[in-house]
Amino acid sequence: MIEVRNLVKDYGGHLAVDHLSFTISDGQIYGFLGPNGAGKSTTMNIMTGYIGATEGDVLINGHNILEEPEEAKKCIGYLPELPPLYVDMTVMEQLNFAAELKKIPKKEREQAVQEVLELAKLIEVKGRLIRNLSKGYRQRVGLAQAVIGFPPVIVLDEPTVGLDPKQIIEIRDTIKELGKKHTVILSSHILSEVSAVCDHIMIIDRGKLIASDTPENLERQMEGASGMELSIKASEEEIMTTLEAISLAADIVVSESGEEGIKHVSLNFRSGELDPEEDVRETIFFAFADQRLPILSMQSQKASLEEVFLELIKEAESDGVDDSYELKADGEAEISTAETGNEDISDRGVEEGEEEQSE
Ligand SMILES: Nc1ncnc2c1ncn2[C@@H]1O[C@H](COP(=O)(O)OP(=O)(O)OP(=O)(O)O)[C@@H](O)[C@H]1O
Repeated sequence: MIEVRNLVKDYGGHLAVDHLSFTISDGQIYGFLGPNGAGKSTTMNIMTGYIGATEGDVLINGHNILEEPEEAKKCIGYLPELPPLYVDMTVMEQLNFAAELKKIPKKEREQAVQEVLELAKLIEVKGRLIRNLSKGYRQRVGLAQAVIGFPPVIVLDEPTVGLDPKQIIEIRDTIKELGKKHTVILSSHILSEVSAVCDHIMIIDRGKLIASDTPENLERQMEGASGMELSIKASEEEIMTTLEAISLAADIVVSESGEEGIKHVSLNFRSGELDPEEDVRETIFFAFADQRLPILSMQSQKASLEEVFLELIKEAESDGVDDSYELKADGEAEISTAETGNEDISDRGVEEGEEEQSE
């Protein structure tokens, strides 16, 4: 189990993570969803001990990442946004090195490397230099490196960035496979990505958690209708009076239907203001029935998860706070490659004020 309590990361006056608290239960796949710059990478970097927090605590299976970093990190495998790989090593050498750093006992290393080579489908390129691998294969090496030794918690930052659709499907399948035995946390700004693999979605915006639920429940938040179209045999005044009496949290547009005495009514419900226990269709039906005003047709439109997400972050967007905001509901994310070269993949200590992570 992971507990994140009141986490804050202040980058010189800019709050990248703003008093974030959540709990991650074992054996599920969690998705961190949020626009660019929402604070996903920063949160993951703190959770995995890559960088320090300004305030707050992270407990990994009861071990505080700051106070017991060795114990806590043993429980985690991490694939950062840019996988740290030695381009002059072969895949085998890199994975052996990762196994050594993870302190996997020497006699178990060969087996551990073999297991992740198979899982990440790297057998045929195991003797190749990383420098000569495609972006997709490098990402697989990064993934293999993160899961070597199969720690109970696997954290993946934007695991499919820059991959082609076939590679995305392959990585997703691997993540689902991992999710059968491990707790997996992955970040993405692509909705279809998280809804395809995750049991639970946490939506982060401007460093704050704005929603946390199963994909089904997030959709259900607006179930019944996000909008409704009706034909009602009544005058505009009767319609408005009846709807006002039931205090609907909706924008109402009444127009001519084209048929004498019948109006067309469009309702757009405001998110989060509908009572999930109440079926708004029944409320409307009885309100008009009580007035002896016949509803001739009623059609409700369910909000898609995408609409829920957009609705939740609409405020941030309209504030124009983060103009790098970009949601891709479908398809591929933009390629974010950088030569990771000879970065040291050794476990790095947590140092206060360490700010080397670039946006
Ligand atoms: N080292 C740093 N110094 C200063 N500001 C930073 C640093 N790293 C990140 N930030 C800022 O913190 C905010 C959160 O960044 P972060 O990378 O965590 O977001 P993200 O949700 O992972 O976005 P993306 O999907 O674009 O990676 C951004 O506004 C970013 O500009």
